[in-house]
Amino acid sequence: MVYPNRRSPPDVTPPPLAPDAALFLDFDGCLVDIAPRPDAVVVTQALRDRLAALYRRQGGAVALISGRDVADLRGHMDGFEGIVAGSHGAELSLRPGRIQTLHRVDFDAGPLHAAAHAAAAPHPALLVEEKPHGVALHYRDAPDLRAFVDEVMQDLADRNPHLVLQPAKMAVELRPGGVGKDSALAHLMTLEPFAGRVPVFAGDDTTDEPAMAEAQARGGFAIKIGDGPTAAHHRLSDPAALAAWLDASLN
Ligand SMILES: O=P(O)(O)OC[C@H]1O[C@H](O[C@H]2O[C@H](CO)[C@@H](O)[C@H](O)[C@H]2O)[C@H](O)[C@@H](O)[C@@H]1O
Repeated sequence: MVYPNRRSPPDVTPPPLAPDAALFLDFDGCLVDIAPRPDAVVVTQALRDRLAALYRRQGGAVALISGRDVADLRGHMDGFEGIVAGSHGAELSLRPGRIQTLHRVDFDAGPLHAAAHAAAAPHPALLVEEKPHGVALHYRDAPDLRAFVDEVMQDLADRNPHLVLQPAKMAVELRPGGVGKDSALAHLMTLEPFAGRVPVFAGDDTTDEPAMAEAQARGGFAIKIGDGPTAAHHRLSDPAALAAWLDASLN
């Protein structure tokens, strides 16, 4: 199916999901509601069943593209058969149990994690999330510490010029340069069963915007979940609305 190249404002409900589309889904704030901590997200059986049904309907062309590292996301989504791109496009898992690196930065994340822990130590409300290809510093429990977190992460970025700052929801991350959710989507579109299909991407955060633009540049469409400026041509209010839209394609 060829989707019209819409220029309409992004409060327009997306068209039905075609069975021959390639479906790319963000995780936090998109498939699951934002939770107080990264490990507190709730993955329901209904979500697992929905993704399994979509995987069958789309001929396997369903992938998760997340800022989480692959091992963490596979842990939350055990049973999901599809491809997972993690760490903002720095990692790829074509099947459960297999993870490959997509970035070209040669570095040891251990000292980075140690430096983040040392910097955050005076403020127990801050949460350091260690990732194999970077680090996130969360301030959801201490919004007043945002400026402190910005300063700490900028300092770490200055000391690790191969990494780039990635703002997130109530967090600041460092990830390898040269990759992103857009490059992950573009790479997947070269692989079976995605190649030759029209991409559809749904996401909620600024980190998703490049992948939204990539999907639309390829003749597909993007869905912004929630409020905020976006390049997406369509918008749904929250993960529940996305679930309803996905379920409509299964009926
Ligand atoms: O690309 P995503 O799948 O949306 O992942 C983005 C980041 O999500 C996680 O952090 C966010 O969600 C947490 C759970 O709801 C929330 O507590 C936190 O404040 C948010 O920033 C995850 O921890 C990060 O690694 C992801 O990059």
